[in-house]
Amino acid sequence: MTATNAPILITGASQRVGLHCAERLLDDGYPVMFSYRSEREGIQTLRERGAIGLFADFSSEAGILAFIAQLKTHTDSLRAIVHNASAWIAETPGDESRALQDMFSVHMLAPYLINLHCSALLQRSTPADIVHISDDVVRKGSRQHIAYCATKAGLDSLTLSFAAQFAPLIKVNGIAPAMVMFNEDDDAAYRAKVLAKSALGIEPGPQVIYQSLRYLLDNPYVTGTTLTVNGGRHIK
Ligand SMILES: NC(=O)C1=CN([C@@H]2O[C@H](COP(=O)(O)OP(=O)(O)OC[C@H]3O[C@@H](n4cnc5c(N)ncnc54)[C@H](OP(=O)(O)O)[C@@H]3O)[C@@H](O)[C@H]2O)C=CC1
Ligand SMILES: Nc1nc2c(c(=O)[nH]1)N=C([C@H](O)[C@@H](O)CO)CN2
Repeated sequence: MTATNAPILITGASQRVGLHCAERLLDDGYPVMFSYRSEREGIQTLRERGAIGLFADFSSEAGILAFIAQLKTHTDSLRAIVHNASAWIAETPGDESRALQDMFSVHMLAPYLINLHCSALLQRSTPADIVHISDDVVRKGSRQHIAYCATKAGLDSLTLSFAAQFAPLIKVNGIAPAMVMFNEDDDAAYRAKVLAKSALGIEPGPQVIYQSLRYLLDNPYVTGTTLTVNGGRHIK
């Protein structure tokens, strides 16, 4: 039996891109469940609109499995899972292995375990989708964010493998942005440097990720694909 009105789960939705996409999904009439780690204003905003917020710390296997168990007490079906949660950590001397372990856990272990343990919930919905939010930087590598880039590359690999494994009941795709939103502490010189990397040279904001998400959710003939959303960095 196909679940009608099954919720969409989006991870890391307490701020920025995740919060924007969660709000837009609510605007468009989808029931939303979301994960958060830090207490932020966005959590209350989503809860006031009827979304269900679940605490999650994806930095350990135990934390991931605890989230999955909590999720299953709230729903027995899912329309989609959007793996948005992410840590953008540069290498710091003496802390390299911790950075790699943390980003492996949030960028790879969490999507891997959640997808495996929650595929049955997705199979109760038609259509059903998994979307991994990756990063255009995987295309070239990154001198300043080696571990971040490597773990996002691993996420792109999960897109291909799960797309093959879960077809035809569940579509599995990725979105690979380049800079869409600066961080508050990004100074003018950094912003100018980053904007100069793309052909279009703009800070587009999170809506371009929502537009990409809707394309993947709405298109019945796309799986195993990662959408590049990078302002034309690759042609610059
Ligand atoms: N912003 C940009 O320009 C770009 C973004 N991307 C990708 O797009 C997605 C959204 O980006 P953006 O909104 O900037 O992301 P953020 O840096 O705002 O991170 C999103 C959320 O991930 C959560 N998170 C981080 N680590 C963990 C963890 N260990 N366990 C659970 N949750 C965790 C945080 O939760 P909390 O705050 O509750 O602690 C955070 O709010 C990310 O996957 C990012 O890598 C790719 C390229 C460019
Ligand atoms: N989890 C995050 N990942 C990324 C972020 C971010 O703020 N959080 N920001 C970027 C930058 O915009 C980068 O694309 C600038 O070149 C990349 N990933």
